[in-house]
Amino acid sequence: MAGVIVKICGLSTLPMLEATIAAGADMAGFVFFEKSPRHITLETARELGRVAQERIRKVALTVDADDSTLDAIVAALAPDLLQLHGRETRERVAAVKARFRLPVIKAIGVAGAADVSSAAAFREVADILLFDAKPAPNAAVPGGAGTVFDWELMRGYSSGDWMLSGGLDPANVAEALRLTGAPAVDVSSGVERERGVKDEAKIAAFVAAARKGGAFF
Ligand SMILES: O=C(O)c1ccccc1N[C@@H]1O[C@H](COP(=O)(O)O)[C@@H](O)[C@H]1O
Repeated sequence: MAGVIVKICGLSTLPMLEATIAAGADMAGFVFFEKSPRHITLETARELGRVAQERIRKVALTVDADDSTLDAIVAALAPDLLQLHGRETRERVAAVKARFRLPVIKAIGVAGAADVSSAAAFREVADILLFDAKPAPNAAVPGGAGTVFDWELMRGYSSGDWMLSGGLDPANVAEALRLTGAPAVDVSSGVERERGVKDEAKIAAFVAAARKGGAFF
């Protein structure tokens, strides 16, 4: 029985990264999107990337980034995976995967059952689908808002590798896992003490709760 995979996203300092590794998380997410309070520079990415190397899987999160931006991010962080969290098309996801030869996580915004069904279009081009609450059409930042969507929509979903995200926290992650059977979870806001600032105790509590909740599967 494999355990649930846990990703902590939006790490921007060394203490946040060390707390994530110490808690036993599987993936560390780094945000490259200037409008996000969790955005990191290439210089910070180089530093955190060196520390994380071989200790935790590094995920570079971008939003509709072009090739030259991705080139610079990949060179700085040396990520193990790329997370595309914008309006990237199926063709764009395929092109990114071909260019960088890295596993790709494609975020799918969910507001209703049709969004879950339409994710099938990305199944052949993305390695992992990440289901998150759908952002408002005019949202400045299309994620990391701590918004939960209706987990019932994901009950019994078993079409390939996927992650659940959106408003998860140490108090609700076990229930989310029980209800959806998700093989992996991703969190940002729910392990912060203020927007953009991670809390070590919350990170540890989240990983522990996810491991316990995921033990049912
Ligand atoms: O974390 C961010 O700032 C962010 C910015 C732009 C796109 C996505 C972002 N985060 C991702 O959003 C989801 C949900 O986060 P939360 O737990 O509800 O705060 C998660 O997958 C983050 O990786």
